[in-house]
Amino acid sequence: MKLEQITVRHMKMPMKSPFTTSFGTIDEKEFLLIEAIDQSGTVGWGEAVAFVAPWYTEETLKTTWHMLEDFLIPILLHKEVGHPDEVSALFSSIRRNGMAKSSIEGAIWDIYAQQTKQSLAKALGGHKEQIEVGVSVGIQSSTEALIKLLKSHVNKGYKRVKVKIKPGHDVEVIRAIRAEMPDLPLMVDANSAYTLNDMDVLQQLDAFNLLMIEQPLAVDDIVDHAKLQRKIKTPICLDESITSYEDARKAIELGSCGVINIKIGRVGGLTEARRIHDLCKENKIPVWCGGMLEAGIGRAHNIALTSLTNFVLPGDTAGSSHYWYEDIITPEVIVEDGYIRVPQTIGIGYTPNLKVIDKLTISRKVY
Ligand SMILES: O=C(O)CCC(=O)C1=CC=C[C@@H](O)[C@@H]1C(=O)O
Ligand SMILES: [Mg+2]
Repeated sequence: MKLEQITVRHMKMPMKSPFTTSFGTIDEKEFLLIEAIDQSGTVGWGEAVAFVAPWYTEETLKTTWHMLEDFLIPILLHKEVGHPDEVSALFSSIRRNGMAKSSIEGAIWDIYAQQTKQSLAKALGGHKEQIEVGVSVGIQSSTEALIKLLKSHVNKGYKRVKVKIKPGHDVEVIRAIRAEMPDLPLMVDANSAYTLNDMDVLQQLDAFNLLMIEQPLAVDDIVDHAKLQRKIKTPICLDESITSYEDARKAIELGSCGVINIKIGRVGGLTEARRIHDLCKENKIPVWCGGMLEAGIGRAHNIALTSLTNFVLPGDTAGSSHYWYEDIITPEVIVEDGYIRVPQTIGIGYTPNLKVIDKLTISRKVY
């Protein structure tokens, strides 16, 4: 394939309820949507998942647009690409910026799946017909409100819940949840809010039979995580620390984690995500697919990736209606009894809803 035209849209989607982390609240999701067309007219879609501010990792909506416009699109336009796996080599002169790279690589995977007449899941080597999903819950106004919300998610069938913790909002909150819901498949995500000086708190969390503790220590650390993992039995799950196959290899070698959360954008695309999946499988490290509050295109890519065999833990890919009044794809992503059916039709298996996309576009540029 040869990309002949790429449209980048700046989207703004209102959220049903705000998502609060230790860094602030998002009540509308702004992101970039990529529409790529090749010489035969096949259209592929990708989503740049970076937030407006760099509180999760260093990328932002504006840095992803800058990378796309000034570096990545010029490399790809009119260039012959035989297989999406070639894109990472083409981008190898550009350091990091995984979310920018991933957005356009995703569109190329979509075109490739359509042209080889298979679902994106099959194109990636995935065989599952359905995937198990959980839900991530932001910080709530009170522990009572949090417990009420967790119960409503469990009643909807979600297979596990993840709650956010930060210093001062940790052991007592989890103790209260456990008192009411002792068997709930529960995990916590700290988004790097702790250091080894907090060992006491982290060891107390070990008593609550948590599925895992996600990213307790620094975003760029794997050494201290290895020290911590030796002191607690709950598996550590790395999120922010893993930006590539090489990061994963080193973390596994050091014993820094028992689980890895793979986010397609954070690791630079589907090809790298699959390599990390395969590496983890060889090393018996279970993985799950994280989320970035994606709209429908990103959600569809997450579902396809999760169809690979070593995604053995429920991911954060909730149904479209969890966040959105109206998603940008038809049909929307539906969760039934904690499962999403993996589309078996050609391509991503969902159709971009251009009416909704146009309504939510605040600006666009064609390259
Ligand atoms: O997409 C989802 O539903 C999960 C969102 C989620 O938990 C996160 C998204 C982005 C940053 C964090 O707050 C958190 C995470 O770290 O996984
Ligand atoms: Mg996380």
